Amino acid sequence: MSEEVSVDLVVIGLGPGGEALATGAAQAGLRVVAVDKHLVGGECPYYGCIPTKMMVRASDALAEAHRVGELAGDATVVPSWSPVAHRIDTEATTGWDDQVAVDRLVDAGATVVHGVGRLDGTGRVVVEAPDGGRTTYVAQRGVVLNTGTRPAELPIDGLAGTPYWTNRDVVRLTELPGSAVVLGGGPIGCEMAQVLARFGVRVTIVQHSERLVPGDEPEAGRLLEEVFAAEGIRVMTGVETTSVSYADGAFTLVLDGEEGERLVADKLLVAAGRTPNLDDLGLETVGLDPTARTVEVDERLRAGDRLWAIGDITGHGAFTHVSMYQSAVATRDITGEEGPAARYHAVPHTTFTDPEVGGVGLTEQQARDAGLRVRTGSAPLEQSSRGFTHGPGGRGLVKVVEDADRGVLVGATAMGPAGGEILGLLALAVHAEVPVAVMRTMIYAYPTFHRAVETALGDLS
Ligand SMILES: Cc1cc2nc3c(=O)[nH]c(=O)nc-3n(C[C@H](O)[C@H](O)[C@H](O)COP(=O)(O)OP(=O)(O)OC[C@H]3O[C@@H](n4cnc5c(N)ncnc54)[C@H](O)[C@@H]3O)c2cc1C
Ligand SMILES: NC(=O)c1ccc[n+]([C@@H]2O[C@H](COP(=O)([O-])OP(=O)(O)OC[C@H]3O[C@@H](n4cnc5c(N)ncnc54)[C@H](O)[C@@H]3O)[C@@H](O)[C@H]2O)c1
Repeated sequence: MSEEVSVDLVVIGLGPGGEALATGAAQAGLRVVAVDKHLVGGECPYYGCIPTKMMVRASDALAEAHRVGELAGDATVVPSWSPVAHRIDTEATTGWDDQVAVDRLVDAGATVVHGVGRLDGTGRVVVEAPDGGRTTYVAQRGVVLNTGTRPAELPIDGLAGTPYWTNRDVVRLTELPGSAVVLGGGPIGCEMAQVLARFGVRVTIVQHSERLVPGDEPEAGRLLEEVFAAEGIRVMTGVETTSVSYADGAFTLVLDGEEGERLVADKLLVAAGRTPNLDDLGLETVGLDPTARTVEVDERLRAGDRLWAIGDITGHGAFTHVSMYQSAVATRDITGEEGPAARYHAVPHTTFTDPEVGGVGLTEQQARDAGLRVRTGSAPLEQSSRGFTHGPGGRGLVKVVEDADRGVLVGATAMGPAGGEILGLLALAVHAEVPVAVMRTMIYAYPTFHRAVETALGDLS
């Protein structure tokens, strides 16, 4: 028998959204128990966005220094990983310690419990502490799930027995290998491949589908592949990995069948998708399917009786900003505050390669699949006044996707040195459904990258 404690709200999993929700609910006066089996804050601050963007910042600095030769004389650059590892350890993760985050939550009035949380029927959560002790929380207001994802384990022959890296390992590196294979050409694979390559690692990306960043427009994936090739990254697309082995400090990958090419490298980073943390959550005790890839939620993030779910597990975009956005909507629902329901027609994202790949809303194909009458327009970034003066490192594109019947953008891509920043203007247009006719009357500052938006709008056909 475990001890039973009556509270108002239990939050299982403290990713960015769960942490914010627990904070807000506690500040609103609810008795909140915030549960995480690892670090308060989740994947983003310790193993995801923040440490990887510190790596990206450093590798971009190296690339920019290498452009001095073409633009401004000579610069001698000697890359060193130590400052990157030091920044991640001391500034980003405080040695992978969550005490500051725990203190913030406690100051807000929440009770923080480190342990594994599992549903045990409606409004009931059993938390198993690291020492095996169990406490049952009976939540009068309800339970919020924010358990996130973990790296997908690929069913490739031999892989499981090898010491391959995931994102959790790559952010902890203190020294770099001579060579690496990156399995997966999505956001994680592309960001990390370019970082490693710019620090001198010989990198091969093995991508299962036909393009890099396949969630984005095909033009973006193709341009990224060209840029990577020019930087010396070998990009293999449409490739099946048949088996993986590890011996004498080296990985061997057999590709496309036993007769296929063999790749040998010092390290292997597997970045080929994520598995939702839903399988060990007691979902079956509240009538939900623990084998599902997502928890279905309504526009208030309700997943059942006195149950809410937010973040990656809802399937509305595995991004920190989605987790935070949903957190605000769910917090209002829980505390009885009025406010707009969740909408996902303008979810933005940026992959922080150089050039950055920013996207919002629907791709052209998604818009066509949705049955819209679609018009598209695009412009190479080099055609913008800023792109022209920028010179080396200035490649990119803007593409806009219009619902021609309504005369509004339903999607857009902004790729370039500041693609994620250019995206801001396009995200607003998609979000607020600004008529294209109005966007065409706007004055675009000269000479900026975002003038390519005006060119792309002029190209709509
Ligand atoms: C390498 C990498 C780079 C990324 N870069 C970006 C980026 O640049 N921009 C961006 O927007 N997004 C990025 N993401 C995605 C981003 O990290 C996630 O979308 C974000 O963390 C939101 O996730 P979440 O709120 O669903 O939960 P998560 O952050 O995944 O946190 C879930 C928490 O739940 C806990 N948990 C799980 N099960 C239980 C249980 N049963 N009991 C108790 N606790 C449990 C876990 O320990 C974890 O702390 C990146 C991800 C990775 C891996
Ligand atoms: N900058 C950002 O916002 C950012 C950065 C990193 C991650 N993220 C988030 O984290 C999520 C997870 O990232 P991810 O890159 O791991 O996942 P992903 O699912 O987006 O991409 C994984 C890629 O691996 C490929 N793949 C699958 N199986 C493979 C195999 N056997 N061999 C080779 N390739 C294979 C897929 O084709 C896919 O393109 C992203 O979808 C994104 O939402 C965001």
